[in-house]
Formats: sequence, C-alpha cells, structure tokens
Amino acid sequence: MYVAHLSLHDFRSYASAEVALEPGVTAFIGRNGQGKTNLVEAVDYLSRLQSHRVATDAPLVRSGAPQAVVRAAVVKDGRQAVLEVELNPGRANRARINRSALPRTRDLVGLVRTVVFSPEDLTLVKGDPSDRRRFLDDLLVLRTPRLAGTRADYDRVLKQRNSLLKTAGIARGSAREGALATLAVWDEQLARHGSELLEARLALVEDLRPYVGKAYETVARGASRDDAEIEYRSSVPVDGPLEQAILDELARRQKDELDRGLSLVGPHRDELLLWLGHGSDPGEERLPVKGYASHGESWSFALALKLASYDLLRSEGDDPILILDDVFAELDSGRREQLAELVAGAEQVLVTAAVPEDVPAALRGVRYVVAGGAVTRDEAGDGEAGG
Ligand SMILES: Nc1ncnc2c1ncn2[C@@H]1O[C@H](COP(=O)(O)OP(=O)(O)OP(=O)(O)O)[C@@H](O)[C@H]1O
Repeated sequence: MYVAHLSLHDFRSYASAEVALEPGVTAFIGRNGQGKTNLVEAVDYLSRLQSHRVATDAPLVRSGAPQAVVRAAVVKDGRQAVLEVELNPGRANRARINRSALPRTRDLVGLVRTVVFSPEDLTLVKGDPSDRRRFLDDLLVLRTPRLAGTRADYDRVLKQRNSLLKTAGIARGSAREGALATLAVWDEQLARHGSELLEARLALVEDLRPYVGKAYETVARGASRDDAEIEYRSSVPVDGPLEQAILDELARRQKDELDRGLSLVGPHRDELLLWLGHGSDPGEERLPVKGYASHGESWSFALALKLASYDLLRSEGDDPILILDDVFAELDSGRREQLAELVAGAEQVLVTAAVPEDVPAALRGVRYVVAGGAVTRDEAGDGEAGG
C-alpha cells in the first residue's frame, strides 16, 4: 500500500498543501517547526483517525479555521481510492471514499495502515502502563478495524460506570439501592465489551511475541531472540470464559470500587510487561525493562516493539506505510544504519529529518524541502529547495 497524493486543507500549520508521493522512500527535510511532522501526521491520522501526538482533534485544525480536511489517493494492489476525512472539532467528523460519504466515519479506520517510529516511542518502555495499553489497542484496531467500535464502547461504559461509582459510594438508603441496581447494568456492559477487548489483546500479544524476540535480536547487537519477552498481565483470571471472569471479579471487588469511586477491574487496569530475558542461559533471572534496562536497551526494546508491529501487520496483509519521524537524530550511527537497512525494502517509507545528513544512505529516495509553509521537491537532493 502507498499514498500517491496527499492534500491538506487547514490541517495543523497548512492552509493548503498538495504533495505527490511515490512508492519507496520519501524524505521531508527542514528546520525545526517547519511542518515536516504535520505532513506525516496527516497520513497517520487517516489510518486510525487519531494522531500519534495528541489525544483530541482540536490541535490538528489550523488555528482560527473551523475545520480541517485530509485527503489521500491510496494505491493498494494496483487499485487507487481517494480517502478523505473532514475534522470538525466539537462536531462529528465526516469521511468519504471516492467522494461518497461513509455512513460512519469509523468505517475509514484500517483502510490505510501505518507504523510510526518517533522519539516518543521511548515512552513505550519508560512510560506508564496506559502507554503500553494504547500501543496494543492501536495495533489491534489496524489489525481488526471493527475493534475501534469495541474500544470506543468500552471507554464510554467505563466513564459512565466511574461516575456512577462516585455517586453510589456516598449515597444512602433507597438512593444507594437504586444506584447499585444501575451499577449491575453497567457491570454487564463492562464485562461484555471488556471481554472482547481482552480476548483480542491476549491473541495479539501471543502473535506479536515471536516477532518481538526476532526484532530485538536484530536491533540490539549481540542479543539473542530470548532476550526480549512480552507478557500480558490481566486484572482477571484468563484461563476460563473471560466475560464471567470479569463479572466475578467485579462482584468480589465491589466494596473496594465503591469506597474509591473507581472501576478497578477490566482491561483498562491490565499491563503489558516487558522483560529483558535470560538470553542463552535459562538459569539466569529475567528483569523488567522499566527501571532496569540501560538507555540503549530501552531504545532497542522500543524499536523492536515497532518493528514487530510492522512485521505482524505485513504477515497478515499488504505492507503498512512506515513513518520514521525525526528518529535518526536520536540513534547512534550503528543503530541508524541498521534500522535503515531493515526498513529500506518497505513499499513506502516516509522520513522526516532536520538535515539531509540525518537520513542514512540506505534510505536514498525522493526528497522534499519543507520551509515557510511550502513543500518543494528537491531535485538536486542536497536539502536545498529546488524548482
Ligand atoms: N493547529 C495549528 N495551527 C497552526 N499552526 C500549528 C498548529 N499545530 C501546529 N502548528 C505549527 O506547526 C509547527 C510544527 O510543525 P511540525 O511539528 O510539523 O514541525 P517539524 O518540521 O516536524 O519540526 P521538528 O523538526 O522540530 O519536529 C509549529 O510551528 C506549530 O506552531
């Protein structure tokens, strides 16, 4: 899959931008704050209808403008379709394919698949459990787009249930009884959507595991594939029917939940554990990455998680679009060349960098200079804007 043309209207810093793209490598070069990331963010937004940088749509709309439009001509198996999304902060977004409106904006999710490498990836290893849950759920949705609905339903139920727990916790007498009866309805919904999400996450971690080991072996010199392990730790037992397991645990912890006014059971409390393994010596104890890994090992693990996502998606469908956003400046030269070689064969790679020298030789391709709101093809390939 590749994007053949990208059009932006009032997206981020761009009043308007038209960029012709090709399969293979395209690098966007420009000084800080010129709008390089904004371009690749637009492509990434189309894949999940979410940015990898912000949680809401408002910052994606050009300051002062009422709405933004991202349009891309996407080629898959030799056939082209024009995908479009209109971002309307505070109101419903709209999506179109070949100019026909889709009944639900969500139906656009997963038609473009991207894997983004960015300096923020380090939070996958060093950040909170919620960063790793988001990583899993973003990948789930690209793998199985209908799960975007399950994820949204689960978040909605969780929010409502939390607010009910707060009220029920302080209510007395018949008000409390009424709140508890309503709580039972939310428990069922939480268990239904939660078990679907949990089942999909468990399957994903199982499928991702071998790819993580292999990717870590490639990016961390001298490491073996047994050095990096991932493990899903659930807040409920996962060896039986999951919906019932969530209901049972909710019943067991109801007093706790009412005292704290918070949902304490369900996939929003689960963890993706990252382990530095025992390598070739099974007798050696494994260590959690967070708190124990060196800076280099942490980077290698983060890269391995992203590379593994790419390999998994690729094994199940066509090549996702790879986005390498400002990532080379963060890496030492050995790792830089290694990553470049690993991704050089992908169907489409979009790279951003401040200076041309940051783009490894293995990723020679088309270059654009991004400066002062203009995106100009650089025919000379020297990082200076050409004609
Ligand atoms: N909603 C918005 N409206 C107007 N301008 C915006 C909006 N969002 C971001 N910008 C501007 O876009 C610019 C940032 O662009 P971008 O993140 O693409 O930079 P970059 O070229 O990738 O830089 P760096 O190399 O520092 O990462 C900033 O100048 C910022 O003020």
